[in-house]
Amino acid sequence: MAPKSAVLARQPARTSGTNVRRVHRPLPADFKNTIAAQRVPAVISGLDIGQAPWTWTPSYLASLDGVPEKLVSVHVSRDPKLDFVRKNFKYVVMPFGELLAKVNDASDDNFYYLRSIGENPRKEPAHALLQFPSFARDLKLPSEFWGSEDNYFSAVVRVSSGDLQLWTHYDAMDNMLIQLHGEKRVLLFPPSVSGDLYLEGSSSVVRDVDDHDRESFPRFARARKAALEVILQPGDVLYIPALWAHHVTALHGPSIALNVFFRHLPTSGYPSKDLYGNADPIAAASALKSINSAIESLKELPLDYRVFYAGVAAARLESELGVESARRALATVNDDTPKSRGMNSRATKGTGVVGTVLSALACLLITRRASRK
Ligand SMILES: O=C(O)CCC(=O)C(=O)O
Ligand SMILES: [Fe+2]
Repeated sequence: MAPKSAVLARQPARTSGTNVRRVHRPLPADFKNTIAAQRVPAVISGLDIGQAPWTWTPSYLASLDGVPEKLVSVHVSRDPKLDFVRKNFKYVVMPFGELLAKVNDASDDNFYYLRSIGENPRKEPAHALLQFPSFARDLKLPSEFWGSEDNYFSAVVRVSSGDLQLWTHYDAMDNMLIQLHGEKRVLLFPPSVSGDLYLEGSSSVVRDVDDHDRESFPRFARARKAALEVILQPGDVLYIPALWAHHVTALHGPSIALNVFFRHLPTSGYPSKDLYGNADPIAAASALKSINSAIESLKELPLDYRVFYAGVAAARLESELGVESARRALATVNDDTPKSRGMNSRATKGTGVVGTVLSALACLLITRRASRK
């Protein structure tokens, strides 16, 4: 592997502007009735979340009481494109202070990514403000936007080396991603292109979102065209509705963020054992299980039979679940965002039964795997 400086020189971050709606200090009720109700991402700016967007440099965090010595489990890789499916990283446990020094050191040849986990990681999700009480000195969570405290699920600290890319994945909870230091590019894929993301569990197998392998992943181009893009700066809060898959690149230098996962569905709709906010809702997991068993049954038949029955099943899914009309509605909502006019309507317009069969088959191949994102 080439030294980090050479890797970076060959892989400049590509950005093409931003087409995610920005709202400045919305009233919580307005946010709930418009953006959250439409299920579209938005950047909320100007919120009073404390001093953290000004103070939280890596060296400042390392000076806080109880932070530098706390052990954290870090993704470490020589490759800036972290890839969950091919596992091109290892987990290394190190003191938080050491991680903060490493992401600040441009001569370090490794790339580091922390996604903090629970105090008892097999039993509970991360609660960053309880685990790092000194964070509360500078950071106030915008809890007015998740309705009630009962909707809160977890709070996760994210620290990243400059230029590191986090693989495309979806989460099952709604999310407020609070950028606190450095800049970050986030690509957001609407739920309507789930069948074009080549998901394995909650992660996409498409490694390079800017120059993907077109032969292996022919449908990904459609997803990439439909993706929204935003550059986050300190103080920005990105609302990511559940099931909007995302891909994140730290730009220009290290990044520090904290995100809060919160429930959109009633609590009873989620499995009780979810550590990372990415376990599918109970009804969805059960549907995917039935589909896996449908696949096993259809595999007993010759190809023309499989195609026929997959077509019948896909058409039934479309009509009974209102998928086609929902796609049209989503396309209309997405078309409201600047620069996305035409793009999303083209990308999300009905793909017909063939497209649906492909999407359904892609869904059929989904296997849930517990993964950290
Ligand atoms: O910002 C990051 O590093 C990743 C964000 C993310 O995946 C999330 O908040 O769910
Ligand atoms: Fe995520």
